Amino acid sequence: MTTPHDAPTRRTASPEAALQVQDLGKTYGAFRALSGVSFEAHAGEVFGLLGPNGAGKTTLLRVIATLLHPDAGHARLAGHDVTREPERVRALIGVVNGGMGLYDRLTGRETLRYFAGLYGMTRAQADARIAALDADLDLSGTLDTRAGSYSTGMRQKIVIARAVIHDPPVLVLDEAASGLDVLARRALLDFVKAYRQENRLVVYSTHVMSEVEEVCDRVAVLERGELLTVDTVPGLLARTGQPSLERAFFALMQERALSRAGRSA
Ligand SMILES: Nc1ncnc2c1ncn2[C@@H]1O[C@H](COP(=O)(O)OP(=O)(O)OP(=O)(O)O)[C@@H](O)[C@H]1O
Repeated sequence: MTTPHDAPTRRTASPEAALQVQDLGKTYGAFRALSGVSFEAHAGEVFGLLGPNGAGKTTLLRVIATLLHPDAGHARLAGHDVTREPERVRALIGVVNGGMGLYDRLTGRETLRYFAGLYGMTRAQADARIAALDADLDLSGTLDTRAGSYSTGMRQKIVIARAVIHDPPVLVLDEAASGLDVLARRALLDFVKAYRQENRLVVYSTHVMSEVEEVCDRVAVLERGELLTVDTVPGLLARTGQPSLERAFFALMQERALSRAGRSA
């Protein structure tokens, strides 16, 4: 198993880039997608979200990203309530989800300058940031080419660069590596590991256990809208007595199914 990488170098208790989720609930009509979810994620860590299909991961991330209103509880980003202060929160967060929507007629540079402008950045600030992101993500081949001709990996690089153009202290990735080839996935994982270094938080949702093992400092396990546990990967292995995260995850799901069966018997 790949062990979690080096500890973050500059973790502090600073609330500026932390995420606090308290008793969060969300229903779609009569269906309860999230119920009583509480956790804290800290600046300087990659915080994983793991759960089977329909567990509520995307719903949780959409609430955090101010795209959905919760019906119960709170989520706060750097102390700002996602429901009451959505504008403040949006300035502090970058989001990469399944959609890779880009304007096909714009080059990568035009796309990034456009989004930088939306965040109130000057052209000089935008260009300096684009140069920095080019160094971090290797945007060569994308900056001066129209998005319509991009490969999936090229699209994803510009989507990620777009999400962090304003250098947000919190980056949320929902299944961001799906569909990427080995090289593009490697570039993404390296970027995620580097991003948390400057006291930033990355929330990383995936189905892929090896990604969690490699990049996540801690992981929250969701099932049917409820939070089962938050732990490190070694902590989950120790707790379940399993040799791999996949087996540990399976054991947690089985335990949960047994407890549900016991309750309904
Ligand atoms: N707009 C919606 N209307 C009704 N139900 C929804 C809506 N969005 C999600 N759901 C339901 O809420 C539950 C949680 O969905 P969500 O997408 O948050 O889970 P997930 O953990 O991200 O799943 P996956 O891993 O399959 O992407 C699912 O049962 C889903 O069918």
